[in-house]
Amino acid sequence: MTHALTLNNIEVIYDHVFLAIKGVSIEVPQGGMVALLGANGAGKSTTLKSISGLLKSERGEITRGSVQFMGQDIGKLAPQDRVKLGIAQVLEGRRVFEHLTPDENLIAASAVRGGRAEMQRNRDRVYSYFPRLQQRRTAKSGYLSGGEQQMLAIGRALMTQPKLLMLDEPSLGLAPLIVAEIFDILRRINREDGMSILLVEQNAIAALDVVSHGYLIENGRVVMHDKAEVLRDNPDIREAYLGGAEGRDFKDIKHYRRRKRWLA
Ligand SMILES: Nc1ncnc2c1ncn2[C@@H]1O[C@H](COP(=O)(O)OP(=O)(O)OP(=O)(O)O)[C@@H](O)[C@H]1O
Repeated sequence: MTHALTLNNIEVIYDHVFLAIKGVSIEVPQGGMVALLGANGAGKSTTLKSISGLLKSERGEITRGSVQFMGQDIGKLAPQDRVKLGIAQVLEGRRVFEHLTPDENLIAASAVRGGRAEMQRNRDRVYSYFPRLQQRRTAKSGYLSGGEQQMLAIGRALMTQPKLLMLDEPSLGLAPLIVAEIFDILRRINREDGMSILLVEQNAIAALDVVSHGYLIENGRVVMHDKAEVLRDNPDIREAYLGGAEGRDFKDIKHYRRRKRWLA
C-alpha cells in the first residue's frame, strides 16, 4: 500500500532537554483517514508539528527518525515548503481572523496558491462542504458560533488544496451534534476528494466512528494501533473515553492492567 505519510520512529526534544516524543511510528495510507488519540500532554500536537514543520518555532527538534511524505523525506523542509507539497494543519483552537469575514478569511488563506479563478473554485468547494459558512460569508468571523469557526478553520486549510489534511482536536469545546456534523463532512472530504486525513482527538469515540485506523499515544509513545472497530471495542479505551460514569482519564487506569492486556 502506498502511504501519504510515514513517521518512522521519530524522537522530538524541546529546548534541547525535554524529550516529548520517544520513538513514534505512524502511517497514513494515501486516501486514508487515521486518528491519533491520547490524553492531555501525550504528545499528539507535537507529532503533528513534526509533520507540518512548526516544531522549530517552538524550539522543538526531531532528533531521531524520519518523516516521509509521498515517499519524500521532508524532515528538513521549511513549513511553507511542506504546504506547497500538500500538507495542511488545522491548529488547535480555531485560529481564524475574527475581524475578517469568512469570505476574506478564505481568500487570505489561498494566497499561497494559484490565481483568482482557482481561488474562487476552491472557495466554492469549501462552501459546498460547509453551506452554513456560505450563509454567513459576509458576517464578521468573530461573531460565528464555535462550530462555524471550526468549519472556517478547516475551510482555510482546504484552500491550500492539501493532499494530507491534519486536524488538531477539531471537536474541542463543541456540542456533540456539531462534532458529528463536522466529522461527517471530514469523511465526505476524505471519500469524495480522496484526501488523506490525520485526525488528532481526545474525543476517541467520535473519532473512531469516522476513521479506519487509530493510534493511541501515551507519554510520547504509541501504545496501541489497530483498526477503528477493534479500538472501539477495547475495554481500556471504552473505560477511558466513554462519557458518563464509565468515563475516566486514560492515565487513571492502572498501568499494569493495560500492559497486561496489550501484551496478551
Ligand atoms: N513548546 C514546548 N516547549 C516545551 N515543552 C512542550 C512544548 N509543547 C509541548 N510540550 C510538552 O510536550 C509534551 C507533549 O505535549 P503535546 O502538546 O504534544 O501533547 P498533546 O497530546 O497534544 O496534549 P494536548 O491535548 O494537551 O494539547 C507535554 O509534556 C508538553 O508539556
